[in-house]
This record gives sequence, C-alpha cells and structure tokens, in this order.
Amino acid sequence: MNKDSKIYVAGHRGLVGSAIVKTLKEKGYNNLLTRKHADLDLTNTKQVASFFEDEKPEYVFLAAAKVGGIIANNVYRGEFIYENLMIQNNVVHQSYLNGVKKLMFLGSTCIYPKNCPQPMKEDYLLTDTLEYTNEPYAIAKIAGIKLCESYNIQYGTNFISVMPTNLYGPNDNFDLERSHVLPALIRKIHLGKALENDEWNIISKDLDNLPIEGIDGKSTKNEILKVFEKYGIKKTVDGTIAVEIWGTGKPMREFLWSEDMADACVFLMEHRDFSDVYRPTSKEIRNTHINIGTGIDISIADLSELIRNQIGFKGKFEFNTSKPDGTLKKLTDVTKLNQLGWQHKISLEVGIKKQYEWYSKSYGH
Ligand SMILES: NC(=O)C1=CN([C@@H]2O[C@H](COP(=O)(O)OP(=O)(O)OC[C@H]3O[C@@H](n4cnc5c(N)ncnc54)[C@H](OP(=O)(O)O)[C@@H]3O)[C@@H](O)[C@H]2O)C=CC1
Ligand SMILES: C[C@H]1O[C@H](OP(=O)(O)OP(=O)(O)OC[C@H]2O[C@@H](n3cnc4c(=O)[nH]c(N)nc43)[C@H](O)[C@@H]2O)[C@@H](O)[C@@H](O)C1=O
Repeated sequence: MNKDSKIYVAGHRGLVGSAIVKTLKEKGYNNLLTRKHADLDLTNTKQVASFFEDEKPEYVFLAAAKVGGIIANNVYRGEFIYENLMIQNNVVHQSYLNGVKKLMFLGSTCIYPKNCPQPMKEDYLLTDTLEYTNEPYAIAKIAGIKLCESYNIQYGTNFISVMPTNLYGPNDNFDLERSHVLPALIRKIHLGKALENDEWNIISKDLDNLPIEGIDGKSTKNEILKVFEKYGIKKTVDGTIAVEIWGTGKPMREFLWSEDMADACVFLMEHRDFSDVYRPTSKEIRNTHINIGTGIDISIADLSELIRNQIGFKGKFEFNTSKPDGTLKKLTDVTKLNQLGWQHKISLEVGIKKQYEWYSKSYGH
C-alpha cells in the first residue's frame, strides 16, 4: 500500500474499524474512504455495486459486520447469519469485480469447534461441531473465509482472512444486554460502585449518555433500582451491592486491545500476500487464514476480579448459571502470526485501565 492508495475501511465507526482508521492515519495514509451505515447499507447489493463502481478503492479492510456478545448471538440468530453473509458477499464480490488489489476479511475465533484442541491452530477449522450460541455467526464467518480463499484460487485475487480473538477498546459497545463481556463488566461494576457509594450524580450522567431500556438520567431512584436489578446490579438484604456475572465464571477467554488488533491488520496488509500463506506443496489449499490474538487467556471469574481492582468496587459477584457459558476455552495458537513478524503490545491489565479511562471520559463521569 502506498501512502496515497485509496483505502476503504468498511465499519469505520466500530470498535475495530475506528482503530484501523486511527492506525492508518498515524502511519501517514492520506486517501481513506469511509461511509456511514446510514449512507451505505452493505447488505444492499445494488448500493454496494454502485459504491465500488464510483469509488474504485484499491485496498479494502472489511471490518463491518453484525456483532454482539453471547446473548445477542444466541437471540438474533437470523440477523447474525443473514446480515453477515450479505455484507461479506457484497463487499468481497464487488472487490473482485472492481479490481481491488488486496482485501482483508475479519472473521472470529468462534469459527473453531466448541471442543477444539487448545491452543487452536488454523488447521483445526471444520474438524468438529460448533458452539451452539454463536453457530449462525460462525457459519457466516466460515463462509467468508471460504469466499476469500475460493476467489484467490479461482480468480487470483489477494484477499486475506484474519481470525481475531475477543477484542475490546475505544468505541466498544457498552449496552448491558448485547455487548461482549469486558465492556459489560466494566459498566456493571462501575455502576455497582456508584450505587455502593450513593453517587447518584454519576449514575444519572451514565444513563444520560447511555440510556438503558426504560431508564435515563432523569428517572427516579426507584425506577433505576428496578431496572438495574433486571441487569444484575442490586442491593442485597445485608446492604452490600451485588453485580451479576453471567454463567459459572469458569469459561476462559483471550482478550486483545483493539488498537493492537488494528496494528496487526495494517501490518499484514502492508507486508503479507495470500501467496505467503498459500502452501504451494499442497494440492489442497485450505486454512489460509491467520489467527490474531495474544496466546494468553483468563477465566471470567478472574477477569471480574481484575476489573473490580481497577474500578475499586467492594461488593460481591453473583454467578447466574441460567445464563450461557458458551465455549469453555478458545485460546488461539498465534504461531503463524508471530512467525510472520507480529506480536501484541498491550497487556490485559494495561488494556482494562485504558478501557475504563476511555469509558469514563466518553460518558462524562
Ligand atoms: N468485538 C469483538 O470482540 C470481535 C469482533 N470481531 C470481528 O471484527 C469485525 C469488527 O467488529 P467490531 O468493530 O467489534 O464491531 P462493531 O459493532 O463495533 O462495528 C461494526 C461496524 O459495522 C457497521 N455495520 C454493521 N452493519 C452494517 C451494514 N449493514 N452496512 C454498513 N455498515 C454496517 C456498524 O455500523 P452501525 O453501528 O452504524 O450499524 C459498525 O460501525 C467484525 O467482522 C467482527 O465480526 C471478531 C472477533 C471479536
Ligand atoms: C468475540 C466473540 O463473542 C461471542 O462469544 P463469547 O466469547 O462467548 O462472548 P461474550 O464476550 O459475550 O462472553 C464471554 C463469556 O463471558 C460471560 N459473561 C459474564 N458476564 C457477562 C456479561 O455481563 N456480558 C457478556 N456479554 N458476557 C458475560 C459469558 O457468559 C461468556 O461465558 C460470540 O458470540 C462471538 O461474537 C465472538 O466471536
């Protein structure tokens, strides 16, 4: 990529897309192309075709997708498979038709089997049954990998697929129902601490900026307490505050700071081609995608304690086992990525601190 190459970042307002834009700008790329969802619906084939014909981007980062945590994936199953298939089919196919030089497709480590051997190597794809909660999303992502791989093989395109582990960072989703675990716990524990200290001004500010269904900054204390209870933030009979953690707390997860993720994406776009991961000695070309992660995981119970220490919450955690655990372990094998010359920089402890600072600053606490 040259500094003046026309680079389209799809999903530029999201967690990863915004970090990719920031990284590209910091590196001096000066011809970035972006479109808001409201101005270009990537599930709409006609709109995407016109956009590519008019704009002719040279490089594409596909970071737009229907994304959410374990409950959102499990509940909105139809939306997750349909929208993701449509977005990737439209963007990848139009990239091929319009001569895009290189594209990066973002998948997810949920493509690997539920009981995958650990750590998960790229070659473990399609070796067993998927985790039920996110099966539709995972199947769309697997289709995305195969779409890129098949176009590369048949048409000679240069489309790279990367499979990131769980991500977090600036512009994350803090919705208590639909978000991923890390932003959800930061917000629940933050609100739990405010309740513990009777800091209603902090609670009101948070709700003004990020209303929860049924309450905002102007709601009464009783209205707020009722809705908080529904989301697992409550005063117990002995007066201590309890914050609910979904599931048993035993699942292990691996977390990567979104700006590290963006750095890895730009690094791979700058330095790697499909031919680097293509195995010329093999007659069958498969599993050419690349895992992106840290290779380090932590239990959800221990993650909750790390966040508690960062925020200074003194109350207790209650594990709600009626909520799903999902996969018990999904640690990436990052040998391929490390051998290509990239390693993460931000530790989980530093990332949680940065994430809490971003959340506090952005939502005016
Ligand atoms: N977050 C994570 O932990 C992980 C994410 N990933 C993958 O990384 C990629 C980026 O995810 P992330 O940044 O977290 O997601 P976000 O939800 O933060 O951002 C996704 C972006 O895509 C846009 N978008 C969604 N649907 C459409 C559409 N139909 N047309 C146009 N734009 C659309 C969204 O716009 P709007 O909000 O306006 O709809 C949003 O800006 C995705 O492919 C995801 O699957 C993989 C593993 C983990
Ligand atoms: C990135 C990845 O994200 C999704 O998979 P997931 O890793 O299971 O996602 P999660 O972050 O929502 O949960 C991680 C763990 O944490 C537990 N947990 C506790 N308490 C809360 C909580 O309050 N909110 C959430 N969301 N989870 C909680 C939760 O029960 C689970 O055991 C995929 O569907 C798919 O989108 C995908 O690829």
